[in-house]
Amino acid sequence: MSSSYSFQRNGREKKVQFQESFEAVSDKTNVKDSTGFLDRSQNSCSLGVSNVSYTVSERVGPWWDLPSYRKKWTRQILNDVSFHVESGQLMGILGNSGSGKTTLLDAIAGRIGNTGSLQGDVFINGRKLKTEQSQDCFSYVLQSDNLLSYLTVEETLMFTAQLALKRHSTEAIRKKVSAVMAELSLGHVAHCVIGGRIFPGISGGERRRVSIAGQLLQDPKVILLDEPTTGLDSMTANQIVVLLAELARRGRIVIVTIHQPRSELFRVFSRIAIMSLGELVFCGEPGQMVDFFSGLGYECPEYCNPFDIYVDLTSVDTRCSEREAATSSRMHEITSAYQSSEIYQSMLGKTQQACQRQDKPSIPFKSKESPNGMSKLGVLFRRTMRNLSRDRMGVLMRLSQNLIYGFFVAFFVMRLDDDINKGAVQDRIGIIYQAMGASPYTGMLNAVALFPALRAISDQESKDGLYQKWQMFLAYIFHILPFSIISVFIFTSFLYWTVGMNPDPNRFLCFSAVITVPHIIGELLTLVLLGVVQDPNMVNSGVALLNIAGILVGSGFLRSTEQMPVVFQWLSYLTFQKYGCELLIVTEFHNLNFTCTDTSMLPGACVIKEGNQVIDQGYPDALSRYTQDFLLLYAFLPALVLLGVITFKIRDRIIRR
Ligand SMILES: Nc1ncnc2c1ncn2[C@@H]1O[C@H](COP(=O)(O)OP(=O)(O)OP(=O)(O)O)[C@@H](O)[C@H]1O
Repeated sequence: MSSSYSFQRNGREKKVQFQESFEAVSDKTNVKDSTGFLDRSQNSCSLGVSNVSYTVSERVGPWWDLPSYRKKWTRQILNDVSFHVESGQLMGILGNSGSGKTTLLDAIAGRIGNTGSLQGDVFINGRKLKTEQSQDCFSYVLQSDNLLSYLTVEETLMFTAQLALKRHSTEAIRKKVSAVMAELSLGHVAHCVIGGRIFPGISGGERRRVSIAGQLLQDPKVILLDEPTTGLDSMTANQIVVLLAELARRGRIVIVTIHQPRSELFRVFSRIAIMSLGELVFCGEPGQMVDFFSGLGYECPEYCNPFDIYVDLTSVDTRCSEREAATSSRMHEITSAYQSSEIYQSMLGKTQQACQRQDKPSIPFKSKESPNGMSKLGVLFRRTMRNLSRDRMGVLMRLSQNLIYGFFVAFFVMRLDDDINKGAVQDRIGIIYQAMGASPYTGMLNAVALFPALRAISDQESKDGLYQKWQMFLAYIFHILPFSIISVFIFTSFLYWTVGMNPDPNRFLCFSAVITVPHIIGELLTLVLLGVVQDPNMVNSGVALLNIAGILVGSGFLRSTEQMPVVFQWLSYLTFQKYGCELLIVTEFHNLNFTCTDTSMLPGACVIKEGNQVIDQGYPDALSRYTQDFLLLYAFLPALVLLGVITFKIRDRIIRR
């Protein structure tokens, strides 16, 4: 199919042919909605954005330049942006990098951070939308796809649907997922895994469509997409935009920010908005855009992409002050021409009309039949568990990393001796030190490797209103518990019996039960910090330092607790290492008898004859505190879980996008 569009050039009218598949979109107005979700007549909706401005206060210079760092200036990120769009329309927001496209989407979706000051209103069906209603009204597809690599497309959507629409029966959810997959042409990859960096899966375009499908499950009437075509080849990018036009045509409002759309997409968009330096330089139909710029004397040369030409014309070139002044004045000239144009006035008129309508339909919220907190936790647990269980390498590493460390220790120590002069005490203390000191690191490594991807997903899904971030944190903890316990048990079973520690099965169980805690604490502490610190490397270092400090102060190995300054003695009570080391010392040394073959005949060489002497000297009364130490050691787990819930609640406030 083909169509034609007229460009004015040098006073002559030139016909430029746009032959495209997108034509199919505009021609197929009578195609039936395949999903049957939407009844267009009842779901028509209008979105008005009125005088939206956003300013942030920034420091003038970097922190190392103190005089300028102390000064602040106010930066206008969005300046008085207004437009109107109706259901059935696909609006493309264009503009050079940093022009404010994403900030505008965030402002509309109520996702803007609290770092700046936001003014203006968003109206849906003429009703002013409150910020807290935005989440239930808009679907927002981020620039990056946050999906779990080992799930199939169908599973991904099924889990999302279960999080959003629990009150539907499983069969109804399955039907809905199939319908959405059909709508987004994902049926042929339904059983393919999403894939990741290290193993292949579906294509980039298909991943984008899965992200969009995840949003469609809740039947949103307004979908916002931030650069959905970034990173895709030009053909796939076109297909995505054509698909979005299809979605819009089925009674939705679709607003998309986009870099460099191909000229063939010219007619696919119902509205084009061009932004520059936070201002809306133009907003109207594609045809109006060409007429508007031609009217100002900026005609699109033949064979050129009108999108590129108009975005270039309205961008400010900051490479040198002369260019900046010239391009800035041109941009302002175009903006004022637009604001005094009929297009702008008619758009303002439409917004006002919509606000004054007496028969305003209510705000079209997304389907919200979300399950209760426990059910959500269950879905999140099953999802993370299924994803991890398919990661063979991940599971193997998780289960074996403690064991590998055990190999090192066992190889180094070989067999413990009972002879006091052959390291009977020193070697045992060394093993306890290594087991207590190293197991938090393996936990930490797991969390740093696995959790940031889940955290990114929970950041997005919590903003979509599917659940809260701390619920993902809890689901993660529950799903690691069996792996952590088995992994430590494999490690202790090997180390304990290979090196020949106290051969009492009950003591072995106590040893394993104690070592499990620092391993889980290492992972929990990492998760707690990942709640508030974005950079996993910083968290890595933080947990490592805390662990080193804890073992120095708490273990009593480097310096006995009695010898430490009082402040450290007090601090030691806050370390899990204090309770863990004390427990392990008692477990190993209580009632243990040593031999002594004194070849040197030095006085005192055979003073220590029993393990109880070691306990009495280094950890007086530790035996009487055995149960208490166990309780206090295990108390660190719920305390850290609680702390994690708090940090993930704080995270809600500190994550901007
Ligand atoms: N909270 C904020 N504090 C400081 N600067 C901000 C804030 N939010 C946005 N900005 C700045 O505002 C400008 C516009 O950002 P935005 O991400 O909206 O641009 P964009 O047009 O989407 O760019 P791109 O196409 O490169 O993604 C950028 O210079 C960005 O650094």
